[in-house]
Amino acid sequence: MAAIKSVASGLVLPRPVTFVTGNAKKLEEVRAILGQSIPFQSLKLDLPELQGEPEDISKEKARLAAIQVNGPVLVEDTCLCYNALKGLPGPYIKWFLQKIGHEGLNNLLMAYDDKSAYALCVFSFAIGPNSEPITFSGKTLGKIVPPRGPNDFGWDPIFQPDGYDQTYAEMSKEEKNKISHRYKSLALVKSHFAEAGYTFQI
Ligand SMILES: O=c1[nH]c(=O)c2ncn([C@@H]3O[C@H](COP(=O)(O)OP(=O)(O)OP(=O)(O)O)[C@@H](O)[C@H]3O)c2[nH]1
Ligand SMILES: [Mg+2]
Repeated sequence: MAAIKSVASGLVLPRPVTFVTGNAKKLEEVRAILGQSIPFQSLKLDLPELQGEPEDISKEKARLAAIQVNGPVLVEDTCLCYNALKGLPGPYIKWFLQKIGHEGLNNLLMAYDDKSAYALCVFSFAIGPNSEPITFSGKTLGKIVPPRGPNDFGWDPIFQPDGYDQTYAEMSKEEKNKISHRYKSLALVKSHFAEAGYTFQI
């Protein structure tokens, strides 16, 4: 079986990395952003999520995933944070989106002039069930706008990154993947893997 060897530490991981997510659109973006840089397989699991700070939620997801997989795992947790609401809905955006939709997510800011927000992606990597996960956070600043563009991924139509006239949804996938919260977080993951010198060994 393929194993991952860390040149720096001499650590050999018994399996390739498994990216655990229940979200097909995340997986699509992670595939596109990572390309061949980090070989990984994916596993569709909707893991239970802790309440609290984004890093703690992501780390706990990684711990649970590593137990399930019994090997090296990557997970991520994504937040949409409104500055006027001191970072909320944050990690609870999934439920806000499901319950109140794009219109409700705009209406939450009706009482505030400040429509600024940021998209935050926190990846966690755990080598196995007994190792402490490491986190990598990527943030893209922007603002909340009435929905524009195709409605095929979450809150993309209502998030307009700073410096752009388009929402995430209006951008091409390639363009979003060059500036997104997910791209920035994965850039740190890639650096970590490069520094640790993980390589596949047959
Ligand atoms: O418009 C979007 N652009 C994005 O780039 C993006 N990334 C995630 N999301 C959505 O935000 C919530 C995060 O919750 P989340 O991190 O717990 O994800 P999830 O439960 O869907 O998957 P996972 O936890 O199994 O990985 C979920 O509703 C996701 O669909 C996005 N929406
Ligand atoms: Mg989730």
